[in-house]
Amino acid sequence: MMRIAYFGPQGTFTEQAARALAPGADLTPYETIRLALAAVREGGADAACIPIENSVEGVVPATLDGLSDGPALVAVAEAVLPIRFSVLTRPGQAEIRTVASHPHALAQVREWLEANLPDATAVASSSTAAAAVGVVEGTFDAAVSAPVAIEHYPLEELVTGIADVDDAQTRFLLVRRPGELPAPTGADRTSIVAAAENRTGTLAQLLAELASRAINLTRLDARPVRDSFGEYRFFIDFEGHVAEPRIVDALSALRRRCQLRFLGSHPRADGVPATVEPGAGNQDFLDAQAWVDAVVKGEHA
Ligand SMILES: O=C(O)C(=O)C[C@]1(C(=O)O)C=C[C@@H](O)C=C1
Repeated sequence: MMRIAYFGPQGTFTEQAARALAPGADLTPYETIRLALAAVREGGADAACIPIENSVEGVVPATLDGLSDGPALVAVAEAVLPIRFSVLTRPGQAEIRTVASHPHALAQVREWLEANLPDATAVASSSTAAAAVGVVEGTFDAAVSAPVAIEHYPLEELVTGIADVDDAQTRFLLVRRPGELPAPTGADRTSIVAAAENRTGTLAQLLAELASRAINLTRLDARPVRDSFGEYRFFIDFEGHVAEPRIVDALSALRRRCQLRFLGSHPRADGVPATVEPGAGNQDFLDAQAWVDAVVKGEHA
């Protein structure tokens, strides 16, 4: 049975994503994203399920840093979940002075908290479910958690279904040690980390390699390299699969310009097919290569 490490404890959105991505798998919660990734790197788990980005609050920095440092891991699948929260308290709790959650979750209900619990202090916890555990233990008075958390902890729902932004969504990844890649589907996402030299125009040149091949970006984030102030790594997601000729061409061009780490090619959860412009499809790249090969062999002029 597949062993999955997930960002826990029990009752996180990430646990729901892990169940959706690997039905019937053996799931083990880890307190931090870093520890879940370490379990895969050290062989204690076959894969890890972690949040990567939220439509309201953006990327999850611990995931980006965890994927770019340490032995390579690659994403093989993704899931997107709608995100609405419950506020959980101990049964009979009258006064709410502290309300805890993962910083990403607090950021998604800031307006609701200001309007409905204006006197409560928001406190960051390691995850939405860790906040629920803290309420059970008496550390906090309320937790902003995934609605499923109520099934795991002896708490009461003050309110459910809250979100400052309707249709908020979080994307989760299933990551493994490098190995066989999922097959291309025509609706894939490829992720890389690019460490470019700090010179004028470097980022623009990297992006131009993708733009000139009509490859559509789906995300671009910068994170500091951490050991040198002012230096950044760029996390670039784009449409397509590394097994496609047009993506091979783009990646080899990028590789000539900078240090790259490949973070995987996998089907998109929304199934949206890659946009391919005239002259920039896989067959166009194959035809062009065949023409050049023929020229080299002296078959064409
Ligand atoms: O999985 C959880 O419940 C988490 O605590 C993580 C996380 C996140 O990091 O974005 C996941 C989804 C929600 O957007 C809020 C929190």
